[in-house]
Amino acid sequence: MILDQLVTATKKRIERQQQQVTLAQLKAQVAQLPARTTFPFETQLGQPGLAVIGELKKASPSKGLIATDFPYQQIARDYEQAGVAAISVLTEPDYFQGNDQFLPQVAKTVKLPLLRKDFTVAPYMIYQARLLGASAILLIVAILTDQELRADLALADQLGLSALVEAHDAQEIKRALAAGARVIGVNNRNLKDFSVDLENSIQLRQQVPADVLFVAESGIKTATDIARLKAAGIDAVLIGETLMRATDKAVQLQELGV
Ligand SMILES: O=C(O)c1ccccc1NCC(=O)[C@H](O)[C@H](O)COP(=O)(O)O
Repeated sequence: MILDQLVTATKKRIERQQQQVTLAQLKAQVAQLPARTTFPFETQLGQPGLAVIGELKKASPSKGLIATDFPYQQIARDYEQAGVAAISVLTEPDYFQGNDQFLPQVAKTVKLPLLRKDFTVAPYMIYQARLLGASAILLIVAILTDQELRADLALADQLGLSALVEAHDAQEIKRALAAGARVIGVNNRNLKDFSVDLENSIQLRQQVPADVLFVAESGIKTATDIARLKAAGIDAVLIGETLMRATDKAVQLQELGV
C-alpha cells in the first residue's frame, strides 16, 4: 500500500537528516524558542461556521503533478486573502514534491497557522515542525501504535503544536479519542485504491464528540459536497487539489459556498 511506501521513504529521509542534525541538537535548538501558550490552529478551526484549510500541494501519489508552476508563497498569500482558516503545507519530498523549507518561507509570508503535512514517524519530526514554524502536525493513526500516538500527542502539546489526528474508520477514531486527540480528521480517500467517498466523513461524524474538532479531508470539489458536509455538522474541511487548480482562490471558495 502507498502508506507503507510513504512510511519507508520518510524513515529513510529522517535517518539521513539525523546524521546532519542529531535529535539532541534539534532539541537544543527548539529549547531556544519562546514558549507557546496558545493553539491557533484549533482556535481557527473552532470559529463558527465551516473552516477551510487550504493545502499547498505540488504533486500527489493519486494525481501525479498538480501544479507545474508552484509559487507557494504567492499561493499562501492568495489563500489568506481568500479567507482560509489555516494552511496545510506538504513537506514530503519523494511523493508530493514538498520541502521542509516551504514552512518557514510560508510562515514569513502569512499570519495564518500552518499544518505540517507529512508522515510523522518519529518524535524528531515533531521537533522539526516546531523549529520550521508550524502550528500543527499530522498524526496518522494507521501508521502509529497506541503508545506512539499518546507520546506524540503529549510531545506536540508540550511544544505548543496542535495535532490533526487522521483516521479512516470507526476503529481508528476510537483509538484517536482514547489517545486524547483534540482534532480528528477523517480522510475520504481510500489509500489502497485512491477512490474518494465523502460519505466516509459524513457517516463517521457521529463517532466524534462535539468538543473534539472534526475535519473532513480529501476529494472536496463542489458546492454540493460542502452543503452535505455542513449538514453533517463538520467543523472544517481540508481542500487540496480543487484549490490548487483554481486560478482565483476567493472565487473558488465562493463557488463552493464557504
Ligand atoms: O493525495 C494523495 O494522493 C495521497 C496519497 C497517499 C497519502 C495521502 C495523500 N494525500 C494527502 C491528503 O490528505 C490530501 O492531500 C488532502 O486531504 C487534500 O486532498 P484533496 O483535496 O483531494 O487534494
